[in-house]
Parts: sequence; structure tokens; C-alpha cells
Amino acid sequence: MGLKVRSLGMRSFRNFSERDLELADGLTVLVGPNATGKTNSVEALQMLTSGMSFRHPRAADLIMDGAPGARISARLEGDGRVIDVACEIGERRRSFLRNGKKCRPADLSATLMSVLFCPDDLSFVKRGARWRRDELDAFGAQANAGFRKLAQAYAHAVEQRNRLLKEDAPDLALLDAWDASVATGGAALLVARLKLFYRLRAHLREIYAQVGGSDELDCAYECSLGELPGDPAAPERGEVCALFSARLAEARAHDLRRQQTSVGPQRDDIAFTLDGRDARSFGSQGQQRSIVLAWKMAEVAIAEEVLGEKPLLLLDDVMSELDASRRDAVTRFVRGGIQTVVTTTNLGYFPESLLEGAEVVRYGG
Ligand SMILES: Nc1ncnc2c1ncn2[C@@H]1O[C@H](COP(=O)(O)OP(=O)(O)OP(=O)(O)O)[C@@H](O)[C@H]1O
Repeated sequence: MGLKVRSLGMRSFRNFSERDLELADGLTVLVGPNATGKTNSVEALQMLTSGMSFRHPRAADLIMDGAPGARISARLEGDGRVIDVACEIGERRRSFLRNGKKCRPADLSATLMSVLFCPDDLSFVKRGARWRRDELDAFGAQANAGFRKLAQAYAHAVEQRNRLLKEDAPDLALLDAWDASVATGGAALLVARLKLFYRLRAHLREIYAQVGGSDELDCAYECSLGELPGDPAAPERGEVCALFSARLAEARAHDLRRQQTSVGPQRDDIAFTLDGRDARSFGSQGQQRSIVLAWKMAEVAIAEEVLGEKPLLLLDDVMSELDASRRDAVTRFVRGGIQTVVTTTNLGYFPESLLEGAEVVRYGG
């Protein structure tokens, strides 16, 4: 059966002074009018599973107006295990707890992962490259604590190099040192990213056909360093580092002028094609939505491979945005036995047969 979230508790969190809810093993539907706290509940569940929120809030934003602090907690149960996870939020910081002991955010996702699909994701294919990079990195951080560290270390190195580039007369010896750190950290992050990307790609094409795509979907990792040596899915880290160092040296004059680092994983992108044509300009809105749906389902498949159990699926207000055939694809997926929390203002988007076994939690009114 695997681990399931049995219950969620929120204290002084967002618009809730005190709210507890029970979750079903299968589908839980949070239904109610706008601004009643459905997304806030999904956010709490995401924080307690992935250790992060898709809204990237400051700690203070999470605390109910006027309260000194907030607490969210969940009980996970399954296969004879009971695990309590919590997050205590103060004005400046949040701390995570696992069975009452302080832990790292990564320890929560190592217990149970989650995959979130929300309205912002619907424009995943055509939005700026940052959205696709962030999606890959956020999923990588959940799947592997090492990935999280690599991403943080690399972001720090690039930030320091950019800070130096902004000085009036940058110390070039120091710039050499930051170039070395950026190249080493960037190569490690890139190798980890590519490994994850190719795993997702392997599932994506097949899942796209299952969600109703009749054309052939493919995706490519567009690397700002140019073509990488060796196997694109598993390049050798030392060779990537050497290439990165060479690119930084070539770009130095340009970077000094522009005062920022112009090459590296922070400039990469993921491009999708349908029958070989760019999905951004050629794909219909429906096809682009099928691509992101397939991408999220591919994340579910990888999460299951990583942890040996299905992740928690969080669907925030997306049913109303999908047409009937894509809603059917989601319904089939949910029926496949994944614990799912869906928010909606209208139960009419769900077939009667699906609601029969679901826990329906009403918000507002
Ligand atoms: N720190 C906070 N303190 C008090 N209220 C807050 C806080 N943060 C958010 N809110 C309130 O929570 C409400 C939004 O809740 P949420 O986004 O969960 O709505 P929702 O039920 O998902 O609505 P919709 O159906 O429109 O998506 C807003 O009214 C907002 O003002």
C-alpha cells in the first residue's frame, strides 16, 4: 500500500487559525468558493512532503495575520509505519520536524514525495526557460538530497561571480577562482540534471500517447555550453568541467561588460517538439497542456522508482482548465491508485463514479 497522508493539521497558517482534515487513501476533494483556503491546504501538504512551497513565500507570509507563528503537521501511515512530520514557522525561519526531531527539508521528501500540478503549470511549455529549469531542479531536489546541495552550491558560486563582475574594477585573480568554482559546481549540477532529464524523457513520450496525444512528442535539453562531449545522457563530469572553463574564458570580456555570467546551467532550457516541430509555436494550447500533464505523470513515475512508493499527487484547481478528454486522462490516472488531493470550486468536473469513493471536504460557508 505504501505511505499515505492520513491527516493534516494547520495552526495559524495562512487563513486558518485552526483546521484539521482527514485524507482518503485514494482521492480527497477540497471543494469550496474562491479564497477559502483550498490552495493554502495544498501548499501545507506540499511543504510537508517536498520541504518547499510552489509559491516561494517568505516565512512571515505563511503566518496568519496577527499571529506570532504557525505550525502545520501531518501524520503519514502505511505498511505498519506511522510518521509524524511538521513544520514550525516563525517570522524569519521555518524548521522541519520528523517524529518530533528537527530534520532537513530533504528528510521529508526522502519520506514521501509529492507532485503538484497547478494553473501556473499550464503554460509550462511556452513560458520563459526559467520555469522549465526550476521545475526540473525542484523535482531533482525532492528526488535526491545531493541534487539539492549541488543546485544550492552552484547558485551561490554564480551569485558570487556576478557580484564580482558588478564591481568597478574586478580583481581578475579572484575572478579566476570564481570561474573554477562555477565550472566545477556547474558541471556537477549539469550531469545530475541531465541524468534526471533523460529519465523523465524516457517516460514522457509513452505517457503523452496515453493522455491522448496522437502526434509524436520529444524533448531536448538545450545546453548553453553547446554540444557536450560523450553520451548526452551521462557526460563525464571532468570533460564537462573542462568545456565549462573554456566557455567561461571565452565569455569573460562579454560577462565583464554585461556584469553577469552568460553561460551555464542557469541559462539552459528544455524544448519540446511534436512530430519534429517546435511545440511552443506549433502546438495548440490543448497539446501544450497534454505535454505538461504527461511531464507531471512522468515525475510521478520517477518518484515511484526513487522511493518505491507512489508520491502524493496534488492537483490545485486544474480540472476546470482542462477539456473533457484531458480530464478523463487525469481521472484514469487517479483511479490507478495514487493518493490524490484535488481542489475545485465545482464538483461537476468529477464523474459521479470517482466521487463515490472519495473524501469530500467542504471549505467556506
Ligand atoms: N498570512 C495570511 N494571513 C491571513 N490570510 C491569508 C494569509 N495568506 C493568505 N491568506 C488568505 O487566504 C486566502 C486565499 O486562500 P487560497 O489561495 O487557499 O484560496 P482558494 O480557496 O484556493 O481560492 P481559489 O479557488 O480562488 O484558488 C485569501 O483570502 C488570502 O487573503
